Amino acid sequence: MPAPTTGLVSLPPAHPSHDRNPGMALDLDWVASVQANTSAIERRAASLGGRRSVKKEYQAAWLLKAISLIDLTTLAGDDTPGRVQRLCAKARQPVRAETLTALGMEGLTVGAVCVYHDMVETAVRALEGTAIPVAAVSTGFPAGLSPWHLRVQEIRESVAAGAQEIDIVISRRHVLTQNWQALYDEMREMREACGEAHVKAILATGELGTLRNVAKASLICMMAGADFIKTSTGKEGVNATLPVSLTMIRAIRDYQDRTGILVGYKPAGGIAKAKDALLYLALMKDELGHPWLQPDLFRFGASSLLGDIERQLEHHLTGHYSAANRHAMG
Ligand SMILES: O=C[C@H](O)COP(=O)(O)O
Repeated sequence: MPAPTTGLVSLPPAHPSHDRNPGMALDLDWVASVQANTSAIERRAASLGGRRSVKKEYQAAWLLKAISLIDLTTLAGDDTPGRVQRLCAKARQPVRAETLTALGMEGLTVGAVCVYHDMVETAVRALEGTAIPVAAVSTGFPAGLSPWHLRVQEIRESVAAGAQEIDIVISRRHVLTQNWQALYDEMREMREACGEAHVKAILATGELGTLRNVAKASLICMMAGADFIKTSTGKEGVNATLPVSLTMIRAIRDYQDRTGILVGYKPAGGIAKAKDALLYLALMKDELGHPWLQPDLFRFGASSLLGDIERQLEHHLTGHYSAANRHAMG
């Protein structure tokens, strides 16, 4: 079997480090000018869902690429050190060695492991000797309604415990009351508390009411220095959707156009199927280009996506891939 190639994406992933977003002063005029053409966005999103996103012959390679972009996540009240250790073993070796060899790859890992603060030390120990970073959900995840000083302190403790990435949650009320200064100030302070750790701003878009609010919140978090903007905690009633993704991706593009700064994107919550992962990758390539197919600028926040990708890869190797994919990819 030939080594997989997308013809577009070099494998294996390089895990390049990316400059942090320095942010900028809050520009309220820019924020006020932000629009979101909801019906156009929804039309575009609807047109994406129905088509095959990646050519059949490239799908295995793109699925391997998708694995390298997963923040492999466990965020459950019953998490234990044992569960986190097993997750980290999976992060080190996300698919069976035989499968990887048959696909002409070696050394594939996920993008990061994402856990609650209490599990950071366990994950850091379990990933020793690898380049896989640990991401901590801090700042009173998922609601972000703990006392402010405790939210900031949680970031510091997660960094001290070894987290290299911090997924913060914003205060939704600042968006819902259009208090952009408060949103900017809190994001700025959280970013400072992260020190050298990269910061992903979780907008909890399912709780922000409108796509315009999503666009404005995205912009403000980027102005305040977010390295990534992330859709959801996975705990809201509605998590990552295509309309929200288009809105956030275009906010990233506008921010790059105006400032030259590249900000990453992390859809999270409910992304569990290989075909959805392929759709997201095609969307990133179309809307933002190849840099957003690397782990420094794109991640999936997902707890069960890897399992489905593994199944699709096994189908590929056993020759059932085409038929299975015709069904799975619609
Ligand atoms: O940040 C990641 C999400 O919590 C994962 O959500 P999920 O369990 O629906 O994949």
